[in-house]
Amino acid sequence: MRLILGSASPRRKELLAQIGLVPDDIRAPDIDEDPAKGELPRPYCARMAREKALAVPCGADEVVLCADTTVALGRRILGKPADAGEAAAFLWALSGRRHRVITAVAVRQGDRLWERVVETVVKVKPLSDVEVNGYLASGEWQGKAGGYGIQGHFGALIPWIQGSFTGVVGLPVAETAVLLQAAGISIFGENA
Ligand SMILES: Cc1cn([C@H]2C[C@H](O)[C@@H](COP(=O)(O)OP(=O)(O)OP(=O)(O)O)O2)c(=O)[nH]c1=O
Repeated sequence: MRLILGSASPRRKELLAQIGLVPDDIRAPDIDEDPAKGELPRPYCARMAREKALAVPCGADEVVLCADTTVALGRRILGKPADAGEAAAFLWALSGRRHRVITAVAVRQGDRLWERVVETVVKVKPLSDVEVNGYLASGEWQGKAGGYGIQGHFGALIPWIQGSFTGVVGLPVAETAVLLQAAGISIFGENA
């Protein structure tokens, strides 16, 4: 069985490598990522991962892995900021509070689909002007849900999480391993 990573995210490729998997091909999904009116973060995130998995073309001997990471502040979805101004607004909204990072994983082989949603609670310390402006200047906020990356400088501002660190970064490796094994991809050399 060939493994296809349906993601343009370099983080997801690295997290797969962490569990010893190198995709045979990478095919970036192209879907409309706008939330529906009134759509809540968790169902939105699950829908995004599923739609990505359905949008990536694959053959009968191929397993496609897609994921979506969504930052949720209560019922509000914080997507990837369009510019530094929006990133600043997100960071101030997250300052001194807990929020959820939801990552949905979808694995497809033929017309079979395996799905998992993993939620992590993340606490951000009360931020100062210097911290927010310094972080914005780093540019690390670009292309990241909620406008931050826990795996970079922003990690200095996160004293506590409950859940899956790899899920926050974009691919919860334990849950992903279970889905991939169900679809016939071996991780520890076991017979699929
Ligand atoms: C919260 C958080 C998000 N992120 C990233 C992970 C995802 O790449 C991104 C959320 O956007 P996604 O839409 O999940 O993924 P993507 O557009 O980067 O890639 P693709 O759809 O092709 O798979 O935010 C971090 O790297 N660190 C973090 O701490």
